[in-house]
Amino acid sequence: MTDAHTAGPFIAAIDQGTTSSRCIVFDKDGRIVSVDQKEHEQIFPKPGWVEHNATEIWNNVQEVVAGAIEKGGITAADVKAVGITNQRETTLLWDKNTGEPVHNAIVWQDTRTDALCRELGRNVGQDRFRRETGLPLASYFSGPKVRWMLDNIEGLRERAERGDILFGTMDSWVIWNLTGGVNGGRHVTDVTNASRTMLMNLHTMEWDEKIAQSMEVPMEVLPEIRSSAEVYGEVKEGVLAGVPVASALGDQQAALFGQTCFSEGEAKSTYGTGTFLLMNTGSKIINSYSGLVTTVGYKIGDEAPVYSLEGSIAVTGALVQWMRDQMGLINSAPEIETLAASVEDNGGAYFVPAFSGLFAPYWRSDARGVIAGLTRYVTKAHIARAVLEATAWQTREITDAMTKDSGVELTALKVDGGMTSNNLLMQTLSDFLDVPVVRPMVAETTCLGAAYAAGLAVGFWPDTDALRANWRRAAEWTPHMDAAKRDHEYKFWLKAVERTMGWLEHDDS
Ligand SMILES: Nc1ncnc2c1ncn2[C@@H]1O[C@H](COP(=O)(O)OP(=O)(O)O)[C@@H](O)[C@H]1O
Ligand SMILES: O=P(O)(O)OC[C@H](O)CO
Repeated sequence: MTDAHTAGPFIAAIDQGTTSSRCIVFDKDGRIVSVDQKEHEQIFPKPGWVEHNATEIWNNVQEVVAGAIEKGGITAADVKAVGITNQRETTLLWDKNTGEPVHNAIVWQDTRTDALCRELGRNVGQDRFRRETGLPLASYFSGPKVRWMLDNIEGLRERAERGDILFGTMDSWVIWNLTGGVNGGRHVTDVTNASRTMLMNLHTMEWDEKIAQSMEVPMEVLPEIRSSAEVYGEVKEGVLAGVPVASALGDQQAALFGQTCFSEGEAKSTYGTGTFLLMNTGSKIINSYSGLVTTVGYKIGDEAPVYSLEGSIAVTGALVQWMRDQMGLINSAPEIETLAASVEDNGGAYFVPAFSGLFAPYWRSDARGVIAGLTRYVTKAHIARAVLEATAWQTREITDAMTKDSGVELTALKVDGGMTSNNLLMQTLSDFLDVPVVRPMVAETTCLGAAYAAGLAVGFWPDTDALRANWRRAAEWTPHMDAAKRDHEYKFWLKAVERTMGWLEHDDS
């Protein structure tokens, strides 16, 4: 990977993601110098439960950092800062005296707190949480996951109230360990990650004591909330010893930053396991009435926070994985494009992948997946096409909601993530949204965003204008679809979505 012409200094970024951890080293032009990556185990103890082993993750993080530095042929002296980005909401509690997690991390996709969320809705009220935290009451977010651990692990609540237990999303876990762990590690998080816990007040950017009380989470466990771009401490040991840890952003916010969406109204959509479309709303906290999430986009040092509206889709790339691993209809993810391109259209089939219920804009945990419109005419190629169209239609629902909530008509969409290598999908997306879809040269926008924020914090880049100058277009798709055809098919998609709802009855989940 190392480019003979690439000279230091550099910024390193660690992306602790849902399926893997990776470390990427960037140069001043935002070009990739070296990469290392390692997957971790996905643990499914019961239907709907998803866990990660946080010790395995920390070991992997150390390994990929060492790997990227070695592959780049560089030393800590060449690295001016390290930035952190991470899968959001995934929740961990650990003992501050031993550094041992008290339980596996409960992953964002985990639905075990469904019943608890319904109970909180009845006792405290949906609106209360949305008003203060910007989030709908859903098992996706961290607060209910913390409560679940405190309620279900014997003696944990007493240990937490004594001050022996620390809570963190994966950014906090990685930063605490990097900066020394039991030997003085910094227990911090940034505003973007804190905004996904359901415990931070969006208006004050501080933990909301009353919300924490309703959630029965003791304040003692919570990390200090800091900005997304500032020095939290130094790496204590390993190949990066002495390097400042200078940024933290949830991965979707990091992608917004890496795509240089610094102006109000600019948006990006990241196509991975799930899809997350974020629009910069500047200093405005826009309350969503259309099923979006109001969240923090980023905060650079002492500057005012930048907010955003987010449409979160739980299953997009995961549906392609399902076609490969569970159905065996393709051998690799890219094969879905060849199969789908072998037919003209979806043959009348619509696939709504409500595998974990539906996130935005519906927030319905009672929904389950359906394939609608089946006849004997439909082949596996039509289903493959419906799979790709599902990602594009789900995005269309989000952009419609964005326009309603923000009043901003999207004029183009910046995209990134693993699924964007699929040309047919990108063309379909442009057709369904009726706007151009553009992909940047550096597709690793998540790591790039974390690197940019860390670089700003230590003066490696002077300002966001310098970062904008690094953004280069690699590909663009423009819409070609007849409007009447699009409207007709959208109607069928929405009908198929309706058929997923209410599949689970109250006691089934
Ligand atoms: N050519 C492709 N067509 C459709 N889906 C793809 C393609 N290549 C990868 N994917 C999907 O993209 C996802 C991986 O993208 P990535 O950005 O690495 O995700 P994550 O960061 O969530 O792990 C997988 O779910 C995979 O099924
Ligand atoms: O790790 P990813 O890329 O699947 O992203 C997960 C999101 O942060 C969940 O909110």
